[in-house]
Amino acid sequence: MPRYRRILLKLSGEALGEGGQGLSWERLSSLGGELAEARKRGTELALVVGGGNILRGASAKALDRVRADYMGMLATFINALALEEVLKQAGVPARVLSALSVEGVGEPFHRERALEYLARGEILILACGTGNPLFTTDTAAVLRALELRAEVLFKGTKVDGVYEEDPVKNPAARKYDYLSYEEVLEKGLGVMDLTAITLAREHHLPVLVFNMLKSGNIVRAVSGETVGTLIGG
Ligand SMILES: Nc1ncnc2c1ncn2[C@@H]1O[C@H](COP(=O)(O)OP(=O)(O)O)[C@@H](O)[C@H]1O
Ligand SMILES: O=c1ccn([C@@H]2O[C@H](COP(=O)(O)OP(=O)(O)O)[C@@H](O)[C@H]2O)c(=O)[nH]1
Repeated sequence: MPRYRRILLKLSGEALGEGGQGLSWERLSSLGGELAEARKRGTELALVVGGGNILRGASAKALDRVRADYMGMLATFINALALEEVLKQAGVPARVLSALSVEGVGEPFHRERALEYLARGEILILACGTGNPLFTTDTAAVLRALELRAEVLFKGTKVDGVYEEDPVKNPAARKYDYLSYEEVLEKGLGVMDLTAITLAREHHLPVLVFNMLKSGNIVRAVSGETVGTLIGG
């Protein structure tokens, strides 16, 4: 029996690129293999993919913010197509469902259809975040996890979990194994944006933050092994 029946897995855009930028085919194909292995264990998987390897709205200071956010959402669409391709190459049925309509290459997100595809064993790749500017793919991941009744949100990122301080800036910072939503908010721990963590708290959605750059970690997390930091309450 798998540890979880249905998981929403958020994949960091930066973790798809070399040095955080662009698309690394090597990384993508090893990710495809891991996701195929995770799916074999019997867990239904919906993925929300980020776009930070191509463009983050808040960082594109020269552009109008809303315009930049639409560009950021389209960046997630490019990543989603790449993921769909590597999953198909790994022999897994996969499908892109998008919050913004990009006719000809992706289906619009529709909750009831998404639930049917998941029940059929397809891995869903949910592109373009929430479809609205001024949000993040972390918030989209919480939203979709709740809509699709996932038991847990896995946030795959570039660090091993949630620390007292950003471990990139302070390598001596200590990692937490478990945190309540309140602790994340009170301590101002920057691993997820406030909107995302607040929405998760309101609906009691557990969030597991773990390092997706470490090979095998996705399968470990899906199998219920202890990795990363669990946020709950
Ligand atoms: N307290 C903290 N614990 C862990 N990571 C933190 C913390 N504060 C800031 N970070 C930073 O947050 C980053 C992950 O957040 P985010 O920008 O959402 O990345 P991504 O969506 O690409 O995974 C980590 O790479 C880490 O450098
Ligand atoms: O619902 C959403 C999700 C994403 N974005 C834009 O898409 C970019 C890429 O997403 P994110 O930064 O969350 O990617 P990640 O950090 O996970 O790679 C964001 O910076 C935003 O500009 C948005 O406008 N609305």
